[in-house]
Amino acid sequence: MASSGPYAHELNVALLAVQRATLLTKSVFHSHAKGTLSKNDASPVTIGDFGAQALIIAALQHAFPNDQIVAEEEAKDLRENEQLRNTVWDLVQAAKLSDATSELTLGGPLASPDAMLDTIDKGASQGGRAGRIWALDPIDGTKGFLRGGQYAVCLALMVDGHVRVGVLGLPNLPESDAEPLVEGIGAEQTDADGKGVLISAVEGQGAQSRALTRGPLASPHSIQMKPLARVSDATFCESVEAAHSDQSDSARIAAALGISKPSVRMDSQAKYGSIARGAGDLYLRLPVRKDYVEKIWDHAAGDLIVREAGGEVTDVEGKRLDFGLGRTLKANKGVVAAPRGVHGEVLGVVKKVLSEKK
Ligand SMILES: Nc1ncnc2c1ncn2[C@@H]1O[C@H](COP(=O)(O)O)[C@@H](OP(=O)(O)O)[C@H]1O
Ligand SMILES: [Mg+2]
Ligand SMILES: [Mg+2]
Ligand SMILES: [Mg+2]
Repeated sequence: MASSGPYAHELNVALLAVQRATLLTKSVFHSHAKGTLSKNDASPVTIGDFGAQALIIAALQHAFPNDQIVAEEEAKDLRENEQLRNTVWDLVQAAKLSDATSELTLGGPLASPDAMLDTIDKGASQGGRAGRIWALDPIDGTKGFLRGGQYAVCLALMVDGHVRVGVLGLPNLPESDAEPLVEGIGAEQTDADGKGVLISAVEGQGAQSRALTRGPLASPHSIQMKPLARVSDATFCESVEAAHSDQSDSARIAAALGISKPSVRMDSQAKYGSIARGAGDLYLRLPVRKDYVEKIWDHAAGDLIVREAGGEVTDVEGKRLDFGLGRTLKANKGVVAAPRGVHGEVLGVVKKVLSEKK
């Protein structure tokens, strides 16, 4: 059970909803064709994304019927494809937590395939700076998910434009915080049962990690970023996908910071989770295209988790990420996440290297 204090109930519901959805994505990874479709922007979506979105929104609507939800996916493709809809429906029905109290907290099963489609489409809020709004990425790093790499189920509660609660379901990260980072997932991390973590934070209350279980939530421990005496000792993380973050800019920035270790490339908000638990130190996301706007669901949970673990998160110009402007981070470009004590130094080099490019 989550502790008391502000947002204790929201955290508990978010943890259980992410736990249930993460287990669904694991079952897709192991036993199903992934039903991959290509979206308008040429990015992939799978039955795992649809199923996880349906389950999490159903839980939020049960527990917090008046809250708005900004979620990445929509049900259109499922409405047009009966076979795909039925596959997702089977998945969603099978994804029950073994702990009856937890299932009760989440409101039990969805009523029908049509209710499932309508539930998925409840994630269409336009967001904004007023009131309670959840940001949901049912599978972040879908390309990593398809490759057998890192991915994350991401949920955050924003109140009046500020992230107050963040939860990441990270089925392919090792349970131990200290395990060195590896590109993708290590050979021993074969997505077996019992692997994986739930990382979470509440504003002002620090960040925590716990093992991803099938039964009741495991007890958490608090996590912090690693103290970094010199930036040159840092391990930095970046996207696997070169289209998502400029890997030649990051190499120049690393060189200018005196960092000799190669970057660790991993998909998804596993990067935020990894630096927050001290398994890595820096996360750089450097714009490739001038016209790309980052989505709030790709950053909301990770931003809070890193800040609560002792880090600073800004864009490449040094501005805090502004989650109150709608579904996108339209006031920001890229991401620079680092321990608070060295963020200024890292940002200075990021600005210098990027300005020399112009
Ligand atoms: N051109 C681009 N630049 C930056 N991010 C992009 C991008 N195209 C897609 N993305 C986002 O990058 C996310 C994955 O991030 P990462 O590279 O850190 O794994 C994707 O999330 P989804 O996988 O949820 O669609 C998608 O929203
Ligand atoms: Mg996507
Ligand atoms: Mg995403
Ligand atoms: Mg996604």
